[in-house]
Amino acid sequence: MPSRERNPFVKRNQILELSIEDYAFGGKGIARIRNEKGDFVVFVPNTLPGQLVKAQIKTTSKKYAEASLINVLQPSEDEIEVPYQDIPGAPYIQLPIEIQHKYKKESTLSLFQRIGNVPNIEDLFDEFIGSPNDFHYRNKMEYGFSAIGYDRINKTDVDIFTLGFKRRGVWWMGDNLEKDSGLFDKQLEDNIKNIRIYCEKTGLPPWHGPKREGFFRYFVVRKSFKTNQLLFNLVTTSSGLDQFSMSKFIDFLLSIFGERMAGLIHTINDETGDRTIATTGSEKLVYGNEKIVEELLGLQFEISMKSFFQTNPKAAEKLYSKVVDYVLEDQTKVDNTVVMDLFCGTGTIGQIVAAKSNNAKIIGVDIIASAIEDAKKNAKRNKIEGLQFFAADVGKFLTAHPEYANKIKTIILDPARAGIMPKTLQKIIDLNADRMVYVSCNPATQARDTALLRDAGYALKKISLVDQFPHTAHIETVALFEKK
Ligand SMILES: C[S@@+](CC[C@H](N)C(=O)[O-])C[C@H]1O[C@@H](n2cnc3c(N)ncnc32)[C@H](O)[C@@H]1O
Repeated sequence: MPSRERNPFVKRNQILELSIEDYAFGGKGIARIRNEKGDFVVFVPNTLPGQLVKAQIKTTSKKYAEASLINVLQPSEDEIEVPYQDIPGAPYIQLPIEIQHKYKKESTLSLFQRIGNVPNIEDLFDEFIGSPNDFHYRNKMEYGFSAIGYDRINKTDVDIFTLGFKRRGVWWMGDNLEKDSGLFDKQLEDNIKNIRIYCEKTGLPPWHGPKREGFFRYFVVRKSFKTNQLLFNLVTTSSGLDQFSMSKFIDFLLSIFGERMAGLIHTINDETGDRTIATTGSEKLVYGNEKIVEELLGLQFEISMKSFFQTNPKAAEKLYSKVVDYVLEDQTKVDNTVVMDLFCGTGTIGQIVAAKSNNAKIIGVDIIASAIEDAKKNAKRNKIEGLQFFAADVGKFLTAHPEYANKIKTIILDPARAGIMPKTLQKIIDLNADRMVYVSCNPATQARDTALLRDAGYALKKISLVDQFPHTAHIETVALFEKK
């Protein structure tokens, strides 16, 4: 966190016009203020090189400041028109995908140079893998109802019935989705407007954040790319439920989506906190099936509304293929040995490795019990043998099982955004495996761990980048480490 130390360039809350010159990891534009006192950097999230923007300084330090974007005064020459509604979830959609890839690659590799202390990272770089679909790639979306909307013309809030996404940084204000955002299912998003009109006509109110009251709260949709089906979850409060006809709502959804509609879950969520999680509450299946089936690299996975599943399944196939390539690169280190899949989620990676190797024993560990249950069911469904799954914290699991030390040749790691706790990483190092294949959705924590691994004798051999989320700042990495 930047301190509040003074600098001779900007003050907190100051509003400035800034030219964005570069792109920093994580989606921040870099502007520079130059005067007789020198150069000063200002980071402005969600901006692009070439834009002229109006921004407000939020925090300052001696060396740099962080600002928030007020509006774009002049677009970048790189920007193109797209036929989609702009939403906070896709800040770079106007930038051609090749330029997005270039920014992601350069900013990620520079992290490994700076934080990971890997000066020759360019030599170790293997491949940049784009998403097979640049648009309509997501398999899940959460839309919120709100009684307060945004008037895009007058740039102010208004009391209207809305269904769409929250305005960036304004938790209580919704912004109507009038058409396809380009990220999720086109037919679904082109109909969000009609779903909103239907709900408004019931006369029941949408959620009013500040007043903490209302009936309609969220509409969540999960899609299977394999079957093209949609699973819905309507989240409401119980207040006014007796005036809402669920059977008419089901008929309405069927009239639009027909056989594409796999099922409808109704969740009653009466929580009044500002930041309630959309789908908490009591759920009941009111139509069809509560699960959909997805396929990844020929294996089938049954997914419920809540279980974690890769959001871009087509890109996940590419990611998993790369992981499996690295794991199986030297097959002798996998066949007839134990492979650990740590932070395994629903066990997808371990199952794919098991399916492609001879007699390998895979041990999967994840802290979420329901994910481990899904992992076991999916392994059975796919008839894959040699897998064992444990619901446990990785660190505690390794302390409780010292028998694995020196018995494992390959470890697969896929931690959550926060990365691996240093104590847990030490326990993983103590397993003394020949190599590790480390997948990360947050290369900043992976770069930090790269330095720790190197000190423990593991050298980075190769790294690939996978663009799982086009039009956002996110990037996934797959890195191969080997014992020196
Ligand atoms: C990025 S996901 C891994 C997904 C999985 N490899 C897949 O492809 O489906 C990270 C996983 O780490 C798990 N996790 C987070 N902290 C953990 C911990 N301390 N011990 C074990 N698992 C943990 C989460 O439950 C989550 O499933």
